[in-house]
Amino acid sequence: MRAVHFGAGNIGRGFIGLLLHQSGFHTMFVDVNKTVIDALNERKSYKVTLSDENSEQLPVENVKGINSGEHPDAAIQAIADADIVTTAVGPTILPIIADLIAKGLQQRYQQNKKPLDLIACENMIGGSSLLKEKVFEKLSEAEQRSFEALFGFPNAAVDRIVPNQVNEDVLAVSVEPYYEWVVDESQLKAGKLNIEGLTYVSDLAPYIERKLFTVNTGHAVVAYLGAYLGYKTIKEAIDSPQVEALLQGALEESGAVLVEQYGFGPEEHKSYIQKIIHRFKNPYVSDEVNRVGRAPLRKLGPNDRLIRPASLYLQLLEKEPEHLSKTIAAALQYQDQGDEEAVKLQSLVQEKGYKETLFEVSGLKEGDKLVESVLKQFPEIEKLK
Ligand SMILES: NC(=O)C1=CN([C@@H]2O[C@H](COP(=O)(O)OP(=O)(O)OC[C@H]3O[C@@H](n4cnc5c(N)ncnc54)[C@H](O)[C@@H]3O)[C@@H](O)[C@H]2O)C=CC1
Ligand SMILES: O=P(O)(O)OC[C@H]1O[C@](O)(CO)[C@@H](O)[C@@H]1O
Repeated sequence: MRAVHFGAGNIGRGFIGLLLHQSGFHTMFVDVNKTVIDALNERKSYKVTLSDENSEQLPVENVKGINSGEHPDAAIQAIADADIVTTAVGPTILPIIADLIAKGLQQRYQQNKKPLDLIACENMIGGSSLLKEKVFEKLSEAEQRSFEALFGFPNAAVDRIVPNQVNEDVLAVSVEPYYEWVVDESQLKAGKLNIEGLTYVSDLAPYIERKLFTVNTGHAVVAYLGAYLGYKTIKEAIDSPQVEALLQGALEESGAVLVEQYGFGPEEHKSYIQKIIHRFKNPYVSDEVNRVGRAPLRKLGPNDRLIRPASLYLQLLEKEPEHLSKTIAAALQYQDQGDEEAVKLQSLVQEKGYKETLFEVSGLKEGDKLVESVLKQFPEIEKLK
């Protein structure tokens, strides 16, 4: 079986590539990073280390790479021949790879007309749907009609903490042992594949929202309040009793929304939260606030990990999401000169102030209660310093 995976980065190599190998696939990574692609083609294998007391090393074999900047035609042919296509490139890159994927599907349609599923493994709601929308924008109406029946874009939730890598070996990757990969089976066109560790579900919403609004919300609390208080690593930040209390409070708020919306048992959800906090504290994972807080414009978006649970909390619980609002206030002050979105955020703040910036990035409007709640928390978080 042949897989094509876009993005040979942390999740690509450390999660999706590993599971595909363990399920017998030959994986072709498509990336624009020449160093990584050259190393994949030279060695055709790499190692994943599980970050715990045993540091078990898992081999990943039968892998190759295509540098899509240099050899787009090879990537197009690989899509035409694939049994599955996956991505882990980041939400903002999906529109960029859509052109190549559209050409790959056109070639496939001409050459073999075989059904195919394409799964975006990104931290967002509706990642594969966004990819489909961007791919379909490149097609004629007639192609859209034919491709609709053949090519599925099932949404997915992916959960595994893979920090920035500090290994000398460019391919080696250390990952937390825990993982979860859940795919919406209702959107499949080629049918279920036997991939070890992949769970198909008929309704993805509870899974993706529980994951995004617990793991990613919680991590964002630690990153943005941690950065605000001057911490550099997730470990330093979460070791601070102040940050831990804010994390607990924010996850109780997003948890109340999840329990209300999806009917998770309150006790079951409490233990899910504790499991996630335990994962954040894994002493064998060395992670930075700058990685977890990266791309703050995206993370302050209307459907992302902060604004959506905070808005729903106000709407469903009719109470102020004090801890989420504190995190949003800290996120609006987040600075990282090496992060394009953080630089843009701060230039927006300079130009327009916090309130207008919040409107612009989050889609909130004058009169939305969340705006008031966030602005109220600016002086409150200052007292934490
Ligand atoms: N790192 C983590 O713990 C987790 C990350 N995710 C999600 O996985 C996705 C990837 O994240 P990471 O692997 O951490 O990032 P990463 O930065 O390690 O990997 C992204 C890869 O995409 C490649 N890329 C960029 N532009 C490209 C293009 N035009 N064509 C092909 N490849 C391109 C980059 O060169 C890089 O190798 C993101 O959506 C992230 O939110 C999801 C769960 C966990
Ligand atoms: O990958 P993103 O969306 O930039 O956010 C970083 C997040 O990804 C994760 O690595 C894993 O879900 C979390 O650690 C963190 O919440």
